[in-house]
Amino acid sequence: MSDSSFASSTPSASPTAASSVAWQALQQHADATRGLQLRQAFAEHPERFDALSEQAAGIFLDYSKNLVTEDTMRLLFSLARERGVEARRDAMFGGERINNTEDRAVLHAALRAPREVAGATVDGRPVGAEVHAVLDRLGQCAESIRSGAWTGYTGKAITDVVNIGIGGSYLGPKMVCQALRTFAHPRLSMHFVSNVDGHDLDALLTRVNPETTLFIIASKTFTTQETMMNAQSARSWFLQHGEEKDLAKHFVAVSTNTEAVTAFGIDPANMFGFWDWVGGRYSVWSAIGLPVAIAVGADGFREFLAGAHAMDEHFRAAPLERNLPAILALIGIWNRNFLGMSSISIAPYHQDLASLPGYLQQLEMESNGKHVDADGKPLTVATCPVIWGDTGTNGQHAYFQLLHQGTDVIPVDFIASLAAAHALPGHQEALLANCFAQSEALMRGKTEDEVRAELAGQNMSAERIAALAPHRTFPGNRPSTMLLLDALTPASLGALIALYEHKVFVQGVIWGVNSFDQWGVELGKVLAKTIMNELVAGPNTKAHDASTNGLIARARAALSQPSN
Ligand SMILES: O=P(O)(O)OC[C@H]1O[C@H](O)[C@H](O)[C@@H](O)[C@@H]1O
Repeated sequence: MSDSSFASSTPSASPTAASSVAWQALQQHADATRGLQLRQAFAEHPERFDALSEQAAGIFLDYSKNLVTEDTMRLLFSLARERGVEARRDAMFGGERINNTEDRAVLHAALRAPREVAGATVDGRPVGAEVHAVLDRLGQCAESIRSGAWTGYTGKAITDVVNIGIGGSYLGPKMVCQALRTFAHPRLSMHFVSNVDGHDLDALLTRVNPETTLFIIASKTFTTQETMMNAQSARSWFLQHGEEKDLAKHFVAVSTNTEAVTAFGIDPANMFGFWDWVGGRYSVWSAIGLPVAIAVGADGFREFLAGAHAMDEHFRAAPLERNLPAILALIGIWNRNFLGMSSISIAPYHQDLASLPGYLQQLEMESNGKHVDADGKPLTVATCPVIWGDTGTNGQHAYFQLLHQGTDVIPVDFIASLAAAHALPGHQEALLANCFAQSEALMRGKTEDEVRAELAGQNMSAERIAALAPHRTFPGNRPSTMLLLDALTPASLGALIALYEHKVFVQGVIWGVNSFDQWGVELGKVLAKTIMNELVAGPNTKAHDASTNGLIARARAALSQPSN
């Protein structure tokens, strides 16, 4: 189907989330269960952990420390069914143009389907052969860089790979390369330049050798201002050392836009393509993953894809009640829409997952940060919460204070790997102990009676106890979810990312938004072009407000100083 709208491809779905029978039932249920105390729920139901945990594709999900009962979950699963999640999921995997505002299919899952699987079609055309042809070329390129067969203009092997890209052409490859650091080739250093701020590229260029540096210009559109400017500057820098004829050994491109790549001066033989049915924030599985393939090798990259594929298969086949992405999504809906929580903290207890919160910010907030539904009607329910976070245990010494005792209740996704990839004694035990302790502390809290008894045991005066007790009391009953990997590997990381992708999808369907466009980033881009011209050519004061005019004037004065 070519012009499907959200409504037409989900005939059984309720017209809006809020008008669905299940939504209304959930609202009543929320009112009736407001007093739910997790401590008590655990004490009264020893089976709670088994009942509210699930496992698939190498990921164990414990959602028992959320403010839900089995009845809550039943109602949430009904909501997902009433909103047509299953039909919508099948439409996505079936290659329907569910991205209605851009009239595109959404087939990032096809990028990770193995060769032998028949795979998806777009407009009746199978895409698997093209996907695997690019993947094969990508693998060959990565292996020749790794082996040293690919040499720079003076015949030396590549030592530094610089990915120039932003948004989805940056966050995914950077996060994955960092996460799979222990699997990476020892000779190769991976770098990621994204910001139009020249300090980003400048800081790198002072450290790398043009003879042994390969630049990957990664941009789906090949028009993004930041990437094009950084690419031009990198090219000019290179040409201060090498010659035009050497560019092919030092610049490759990943894009859907062959024309623009050629115009930039990159030989199409050095270009890896992908397709408009791959959204930027879903593109790490495509040729945008080239840095990953270079770092961990073609086989490692395929294992990463295979892990995601295992999650895809689980998402497609498992009943909602046992379906990890559906469960994670529904817990999020419950917290956001029925308990009024407006942010989620992501706490990876693994230093190599330090970039995961930033990656998930784009995945979730760019996908579901919408104020109208897929048909353009204003939404009557809240959509994507704010996603933020940092690694544990670091966050514990920074903002966990607010998580434990602040006035906002913020659910936490804890993510940990059971096995460590280092041999330093005691560290992994300390890390996991902290991770589990934080989720326990958020749930249990500490009552005033407990605090008073503890302080009395320390021979404190009654007066001092009375003064301190409120400060040392923890409200508790604060929800969190635990995701455990056996180990952080290419496959488990692939499954983890795919889990979050499908979570975002399920939430988008329930809210009724198009999770695959991002019009909200356009206005600022357009205004920046105007202001950029004015910073150079002089202001058009009629075009702006007094604040913007004032700022432009100050910047022009500074930029015209001789040092600039
Ligand atoms: O890959 P590109 O076409 O350069 O796009 C890079 C990024 O910029 C855009 O503004 C979008 O917000 C992102 O979704 C996208 O990933």
